[in-house]
Amino acid sequence: MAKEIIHTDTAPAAVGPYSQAVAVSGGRTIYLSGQIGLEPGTGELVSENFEGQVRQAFANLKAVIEAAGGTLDNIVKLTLFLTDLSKFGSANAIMADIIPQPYPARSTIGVAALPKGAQFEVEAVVVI
Ligand SMILES: C=C(N)C(=O)O
Repeated sequence: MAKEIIHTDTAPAAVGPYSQAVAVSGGRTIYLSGQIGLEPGTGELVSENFEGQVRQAFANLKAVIEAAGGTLDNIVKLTLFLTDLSKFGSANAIMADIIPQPYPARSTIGVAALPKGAQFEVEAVVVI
């Protein structure tokens, strides 16, 4: 199976031993690594604010999808990770503002902590 590594400088560099995304099936199916609210330029969290982190994480996700030749419409599955599930409603509202309908499949998971002290992480599977 041929794997194509997707990389863009418009999304943050990986903070560990992984690629921003890996495409298979001739580039049609793309598995995206989790994105947190890091600014691509600095590699630091954009804000301590939950909404700011969520919006930046989705912006990073979009940048990687576009680097792979897709759009937000091509997302088939999202996984959200929240360190505070009381922010579930807020995450839903922000996501609905960013992600076009019909919405992708999704799982949301409460976690004890995330890399870099982030409050939110999102990962995706995209099919073009
Ligand atoms: C931020 C990540 N995706 C990670 O550490 O795996």
